Amino acid sequence: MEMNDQSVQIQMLAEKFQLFVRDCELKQSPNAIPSDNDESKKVNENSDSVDENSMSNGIHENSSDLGHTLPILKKVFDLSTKVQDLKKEHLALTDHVKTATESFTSLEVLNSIQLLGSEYELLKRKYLDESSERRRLYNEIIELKGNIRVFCRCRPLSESEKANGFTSVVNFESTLENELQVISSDSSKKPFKFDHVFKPEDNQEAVFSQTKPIATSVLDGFNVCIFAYGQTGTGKTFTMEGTPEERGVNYRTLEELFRLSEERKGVMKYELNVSMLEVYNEKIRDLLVENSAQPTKKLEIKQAAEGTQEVPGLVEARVHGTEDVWELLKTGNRVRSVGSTSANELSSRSHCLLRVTVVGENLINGQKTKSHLWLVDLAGSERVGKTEAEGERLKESQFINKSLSALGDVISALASKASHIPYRNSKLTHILQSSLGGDCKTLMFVQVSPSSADLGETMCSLNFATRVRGIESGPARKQVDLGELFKYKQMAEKAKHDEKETRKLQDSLQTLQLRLAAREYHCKSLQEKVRDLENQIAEERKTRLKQESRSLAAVSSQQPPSYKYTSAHKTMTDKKPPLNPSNLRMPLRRITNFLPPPSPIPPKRYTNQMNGKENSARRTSMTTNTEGLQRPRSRASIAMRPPAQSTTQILKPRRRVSIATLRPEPTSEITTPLRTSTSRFAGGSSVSAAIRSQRGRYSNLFAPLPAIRPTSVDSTPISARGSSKFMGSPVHAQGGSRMGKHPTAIALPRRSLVWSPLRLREMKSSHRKSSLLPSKLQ
Ligand SMILES: Nc1ncnc2c1ncn2[C@@H]1O[C@H](COP(=O)(O)OP(=O)(O)OP(=O)(O)O)[C@@H](O)[C@H]1O
Repeated sequence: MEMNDQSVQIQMLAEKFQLFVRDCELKQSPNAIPSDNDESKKVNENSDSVDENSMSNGIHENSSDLGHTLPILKKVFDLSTKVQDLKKEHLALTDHVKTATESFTSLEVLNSIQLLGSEYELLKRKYLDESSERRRLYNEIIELKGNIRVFCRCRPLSESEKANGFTSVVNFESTLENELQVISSDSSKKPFKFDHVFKPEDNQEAVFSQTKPIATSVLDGFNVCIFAYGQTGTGKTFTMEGTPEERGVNYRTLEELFRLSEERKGVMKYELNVSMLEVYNEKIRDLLVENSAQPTKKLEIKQAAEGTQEVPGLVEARVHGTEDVWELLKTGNRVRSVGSTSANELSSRSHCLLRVTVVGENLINGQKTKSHLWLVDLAGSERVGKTEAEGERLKESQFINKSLSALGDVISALASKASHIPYRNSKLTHILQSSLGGDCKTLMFVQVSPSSADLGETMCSLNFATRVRGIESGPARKQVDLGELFKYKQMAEKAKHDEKETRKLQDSLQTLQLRLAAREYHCKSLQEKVRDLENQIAEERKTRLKQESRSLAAVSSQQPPSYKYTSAHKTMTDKKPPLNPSNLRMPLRRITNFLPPPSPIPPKRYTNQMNGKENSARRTSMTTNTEGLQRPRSRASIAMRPPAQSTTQILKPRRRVSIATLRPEPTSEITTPLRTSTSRFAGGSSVSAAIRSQRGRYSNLFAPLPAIRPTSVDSTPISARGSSKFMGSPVHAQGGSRMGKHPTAIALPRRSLVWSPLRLREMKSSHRKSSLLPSKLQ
């Protein structure tokens, strides 16, 4: 700056010098025309008239001696040129600085702003974490101290008490913290311990410093209830409301809430609403109703959807600062019911409840909370006789005592963890339901008088407070906003439903698995049974074969072989019907869980071949026959079914051998069942007379089946199925001549006799046609 000023001055001097030189020249040539510099001279004249005058004076003074001044003037001129150069340089530098600053703004400043922004975000997040941690720890400390806390406050002896000669019966020993002793009339000391004990000399500030942590929990979303209990005139109103000089808990709490909400405004947004009501003679009165001249609305306690107790119609005033709060408290206290008793000039005749509703919103994660803080100044407990109450005062006292006793009952029930808490026994306990015990924080001030005159009441109050202190409350729960709560509820319900469904599915899966296992077990046992039976059958077959061959050998040795017999026997053997094709039979080797595919050949029915009568007759015969099969017999017949050795063997037509085990009778002729049946049906036309004579001794097993014997030729279903090899040999259709030619046909019905009941059972269960069961039975 200094340099700048100097250069300006030098420049001015140079200009003046130039003017002076010109003046001199003009003087030398008076006709010369004035130049533009004359104008500038005029301008400069105004700017620095003093300097100019002095300069011009100096020049004029020296004009006489121009020769001496010229070198100086030249110097000045040089200096002025230098100044001009310096000026130019300065301008260039300024331009350079300007350009440099501009380039710095556009890039680096932006970068640093961005850096600062991200740093700010990081710090904000850290702050959030820290504040939530702080809240958690803070809450933990309160919980460790207990969610129901009891403070005892003893007021000083009043002047009147002193004057009346009453002394203090409450002793505070400095060595025992938070303890007081009450000296009884017999000089014995009864100690009482509380969470904090305030002595008469403790001021309002000291009281609030202990109350503050609990009261401000409401900002963290917890329901809080602070109430003052005690005999009348012990300082309940003084503690809760205070005086304009010594403000009480109510005002200080709201003040602190505003302070904290201001402090947290970057992270949390709080909205505070205040309601004030009193319970007077078991009636609720709104203390914030503007026009008290109007008839008061009847207010009732209603349970809200979320389970909290609400008073519909109660005024809720929005407060923005401590000024608003103080105004509201004053308004409410003006309306409150007070009266004069012998114990207190301005005795509260009602329970006064101040409710602060805090709606909080976390600006970073959007979580909302809604919590209540109840600040209650209870009406004084009093002995009606002592306070000499009568008339209206007596009635008030009765209501007060009744509600205080209901409060005592609720606290007792909470202390004993009773299943039923009698909240609804009074309006006071009903309205405080969601703030007493359970998931909220409760602070009770038990107010006592030190006076010996109030010893009895003091003992009562302290005993009651001790009971309250014994309540073990659960951990306080944060009051989440209802919308959020509803969302969580829905999610929980869905999860529950899903869980139920999963459990159901798991159950049914388990049942199915069990059933499957049972089935598998059943199948296995069936397979084993089948295997056993097959083995049995094989064994029996072997035995029968041996027996048959022995019988045949015996017969052939006793009787000379006749052409007819041989021929008949041969024919019979040849005509033995084959088994059904293997693919139509039930597999004997394996039984699986799966049913075999349905047979491509539909089961044969007689309905289109026989009339109803015949059909029923046949059915009867079938039943009879089956029953007959299941009876124990002296003789047994089995179907010979050699086990399949290869596929080609299975496909071959099978021969069935029917045999009868005959009792050996040395005197009689032994004959084969085939021959017997043949002779019987053929009427002796094609068998030998010797065989015919032995008819009576044939096995019953080989007796013709009554139902199988057709009544007429036409109605015989077998005749209709003449093409069948198995059933195709008509019994009577072709008359005796035919039978004689084909004795095998007679043997066919006897196939049923070789049927084993086991096989029948199997067939019944499978409903499939067996190759061993005669077609008629199926
Ligand atoms: N700690 C104290 N320090 C000084 N004065 C007190 C204190 N406590 C109470 N007082 C005074 O005692 C008197 C009675 O107090 P207050 O009205 O608060 O009693 P109260 O328990 O509310 O009675 P009530 O139940 O009848 O309303 C008041 O004048 C009050 O100023």
